[in-house]
Amino acid sequence: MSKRVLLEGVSVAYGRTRVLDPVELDLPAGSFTALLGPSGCGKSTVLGAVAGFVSPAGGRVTAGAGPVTGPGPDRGVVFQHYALFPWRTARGNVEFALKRLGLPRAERRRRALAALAEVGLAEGAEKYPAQLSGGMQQRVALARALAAEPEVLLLDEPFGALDTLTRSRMQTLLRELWQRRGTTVLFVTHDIDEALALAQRVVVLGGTPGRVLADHPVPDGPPDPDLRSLIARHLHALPTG
Ligand SMILES: Nc1ncnc2c1ncn2[C@@H]1O[C@H](COP(=O)(O)OP(=O)(O)OP(=O)(O)O)[C@@H](O)[C@H]1O
Repeated sequence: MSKRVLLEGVSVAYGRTRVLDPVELDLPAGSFTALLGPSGCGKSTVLGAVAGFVSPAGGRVTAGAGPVTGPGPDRGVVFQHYALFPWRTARGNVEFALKRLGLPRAERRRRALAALAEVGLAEGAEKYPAQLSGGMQQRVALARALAAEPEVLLLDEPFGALDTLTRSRMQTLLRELWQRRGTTVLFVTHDIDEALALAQRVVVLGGTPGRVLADHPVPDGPPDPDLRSLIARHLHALPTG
């Protein structure tokens, strides 16, 4: 299940400050794109525009056949900070997120348990967030997004707070989920190696206001040091070539 996402001339201002110059971005259905850039360049703003949290000052965002006018269950979002309810169990947190879909209780439970199993957390379903490690809490947040069966998955530095080993395990899990589900993925990060390890394509955002500086496909196979240094040059806004 996946949808094409299209940003056409999308610009964003907070008050009178323009933070994003018009962005053109076409994310084909089922693609995995990393949005890479330094802090403050507008990555979360782009993701927020696709999620429907941020209203563009100009241009338009389309997901599938329809314009994005606000958040919707077709687009799941995962943030760096998991924002789990501490008084609900892992299963309770996922079930709660499904309430807005109007699903019957038994179906919410079935989907929650299936999503927790999918992220490797079947055993932790009845635990509370305080009883779970950071990696496990992020798995719950991922399960919460997946349980709604979104066609687009939007991740904003989801593994930024995790230690190196946990982070690498979560990256592997995310790749597997994407390969299995075929969901369109937009992954925000400021880590070039994370972008290259995960995505089929790396879009570099930079400048003030932010704009797209580069857009590179990432070939399958072992890491390509030339591609890495090319993207690094864009990232640090040095002249290329
Ligand atoms: N709600 C807001 N009101 C005013 N300015 C904002 C708001 N949200 C973000 N900004 C500003 O917009 C710019 C882009 O922010 P954004 O969070 O999109 O960048 P980012 O690349 O995701 O940064 P980071 O990697 O630090 O999260 C920044 O200068 C930020 O200070």
